[in-house]
Amino acid sequence: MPSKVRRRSMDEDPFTLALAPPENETAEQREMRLLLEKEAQENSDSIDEQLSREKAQEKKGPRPVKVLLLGQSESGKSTTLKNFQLMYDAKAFRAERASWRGIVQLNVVRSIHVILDVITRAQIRRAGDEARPPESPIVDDDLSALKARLSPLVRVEEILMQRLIPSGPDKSDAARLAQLAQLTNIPYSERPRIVNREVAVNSGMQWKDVFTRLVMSDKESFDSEKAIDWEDPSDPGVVLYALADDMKALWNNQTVQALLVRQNLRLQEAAGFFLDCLDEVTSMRYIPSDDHILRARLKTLGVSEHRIKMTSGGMTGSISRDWRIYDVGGHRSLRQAWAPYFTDMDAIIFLAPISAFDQVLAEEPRVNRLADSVNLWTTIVSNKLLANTNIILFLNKIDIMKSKLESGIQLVDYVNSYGKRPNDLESASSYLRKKFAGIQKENSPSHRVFYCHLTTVTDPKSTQYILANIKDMLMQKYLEEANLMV
Ligand SMILES: Nc1nc2c(ncn2[C@@H]2O[C@H](COP(=O)(O)OP(=O)(O)OP(=O)(O)O)[C@@H](O)[C@H]2O)c(=O)[nH]1
Ligand SMILES: [Mg+2]
Repeated sequence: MPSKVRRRSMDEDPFTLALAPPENETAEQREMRLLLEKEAQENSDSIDEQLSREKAQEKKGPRPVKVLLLGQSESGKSTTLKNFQLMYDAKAFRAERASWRGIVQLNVVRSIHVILDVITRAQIRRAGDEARPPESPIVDDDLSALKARLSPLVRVEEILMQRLIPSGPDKSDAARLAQLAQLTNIPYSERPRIVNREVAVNSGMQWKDVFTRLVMSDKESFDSEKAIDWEDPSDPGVVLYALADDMKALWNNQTVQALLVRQNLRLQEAAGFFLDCLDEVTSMRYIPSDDHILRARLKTLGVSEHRIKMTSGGMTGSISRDWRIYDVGGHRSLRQAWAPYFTDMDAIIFLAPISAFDQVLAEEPRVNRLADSVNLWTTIVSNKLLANTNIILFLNKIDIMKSKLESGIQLVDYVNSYGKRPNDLESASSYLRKKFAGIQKENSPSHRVFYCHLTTVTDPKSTQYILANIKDMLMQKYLEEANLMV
């Protein structure tokens, strides 16, 4: 007599059992089930076909051009990437205006906080026993009152930072604060005491989405103007607008300027400086211009891949290629993450901000920034894994270099070997260009073609032809390798 209990055979795993039709299925139910199964199978087949078509296409089609951006922190890597995006994918670049608005606002608030901290230190010095040099600027009652009126900016900074961090219902306060600490690299509890705090973002974080998700649900209609809820009373722009006059008064205050000079703080040359256009950035309906997006400072943590579809010009006709540009964090503690990307790159763009010759690394105050760039450059050009990789050197921040030299800061005071050469941009840049070229020649494992450009990557006009040349040069190399050129 057959048993009513189905025996489990060897090939009946739990999934087969779970998917087995019910034992008491009616004829109608069976018909419906078979119909649904047929549909599901057809769907699955078509996805499989699509995937294998894409795979075959990838094998036949051109490999994407891969470019790695390298250089110390604040050398201009992310700015170069933005410049590429502006030039070759302007629509996507401009669609992110609403997200960059928050970063510009954070940059403004940070600059103001640097000034407020300078005032606080002057007040503390005055109150303490420390003997004050007679010429030391005095913080008067008006300036103290101005400082007090700007205190709501602490809250604005917090709101902007919180928006930058993905938050969810499961996030405890502790977790949120830990993330804040990660963003700034500084424990949150200590942040009010720290002058040199920096806004940073982990490449894994979808920070742009976070900003836009606050106001947008329909990504299709994404447009900078529409992506901002202008009526939102908690928008940081409302407070910035209300405090605009006080911020301007602070920046233009003679005592403040004197204190900054005394402390050797050249804010105009610092990353993310917007105090020269406060009218614009604090206006009620402020949307960052292309220029403001390029100047906005957001430190990179980790490595991020950016895809750009480019159409080649010049000799190669109109062949479009996918480009993958890899942007890395340049802070010393993040450099070990670069190596895995060395084996597969068509080119490296190395940025050395030569204007930093009189500065030290934020993460290692004993190390001169130019010396760090030179060491890093030596390590990169001598790396065997990169022996056959095109390297393009950008001696960057030429605009700042020019104004620094013109203001009387002497290159020879920091680079002894510069000797008695004139302290002007032409002589200085040509000297440094030769030094970097010499290191490349001496240390490269084998001969390689080497390109060097003097750049100001915040200025799309000055980089336009450079980036276009690089694009053509890489495309030609790539096509030669792919045997597509005779
Ligand atoms: N004036 C001027 N500013 C520049 C130039 N290049 C970059 N900057 C500014 O310098 C700051 C730092 O540039 P980023 O591109 O963020 O530097 P990064 O190399 O990506 O730095 P990390 O992400 O920390 O590794 C930004 O505020 C830029 O706008 C330049 O040529 N001239
Ligand atoms: Mg960066």
